[in-house]
Amino acid sequence: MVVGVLALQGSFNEHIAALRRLGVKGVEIRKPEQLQNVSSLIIPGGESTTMAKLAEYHKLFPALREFVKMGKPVWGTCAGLIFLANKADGQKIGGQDLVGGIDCTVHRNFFGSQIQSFEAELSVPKLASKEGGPETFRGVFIRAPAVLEVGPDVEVLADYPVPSNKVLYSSSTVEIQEENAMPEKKVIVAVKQGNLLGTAFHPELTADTRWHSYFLKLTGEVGEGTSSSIVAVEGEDLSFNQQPKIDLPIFQ
Ligand SMILES: NC(=O)CC[C@H](N)C(=O)O
Repeated sequence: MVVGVLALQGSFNEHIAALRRLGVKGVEIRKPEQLQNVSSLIIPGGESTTMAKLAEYHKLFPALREFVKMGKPVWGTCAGLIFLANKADGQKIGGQDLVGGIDCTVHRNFFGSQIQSFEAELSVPKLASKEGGPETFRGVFIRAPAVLEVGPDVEVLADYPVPSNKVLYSSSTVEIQEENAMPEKKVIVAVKQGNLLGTAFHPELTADTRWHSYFLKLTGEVGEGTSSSIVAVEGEDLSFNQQPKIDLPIFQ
């Protein structure tokens, strides 16, 4: 199994390293024809407008849309989630192209600007039931988007409580001082529709490889390989369970 990682900009090296920790080869994708050699694709986090401009320059959009249409597994993290959404709010002037595929609306910078980046323990019961391990996952949110609306075919895999006095305006969340603030409201931060997966946070920046392992299993679902076809990277340990459990963001 060879997993493509869109390598125009952003955290593609970190995804390739996470795959390597699972004994899977990740290859950098920069040209449309390279997509023919991979069975699944990760679109990393970074900056979605810049990434879209580069994708446009390299004429990647038609091939990416075709890849999605063929039902091949694609996982978008952060900016990658924005790419996979059918609709994105809070775009820069002039907008940006999206690949689409997940029937949802995202807000590009829902949680605010770079300095409002944060980490939080997310409740991930569905991930834990498939992959084992703790019921929570450490979410690294870097100028992160959130999913505002989902269609009926979208499965919500994680959400995150935000105080409801954070009201969404056109480009970011803006705090309003109100005496009687309403209770917390949950925003969606991980979704799945068929073989498309989207996370608003960055699992590749943690040592917990369960989202990567979960994604790799989607390839099995489309019958293009099973876990036994995982290509071992020489000298690497194949077992997730034997990986050291460090819950701090780490790049190995
Ligand atoms: N860490 C990220 O990928 C941030 C994404 C960013 N909000 C964007 O619009 O692209």
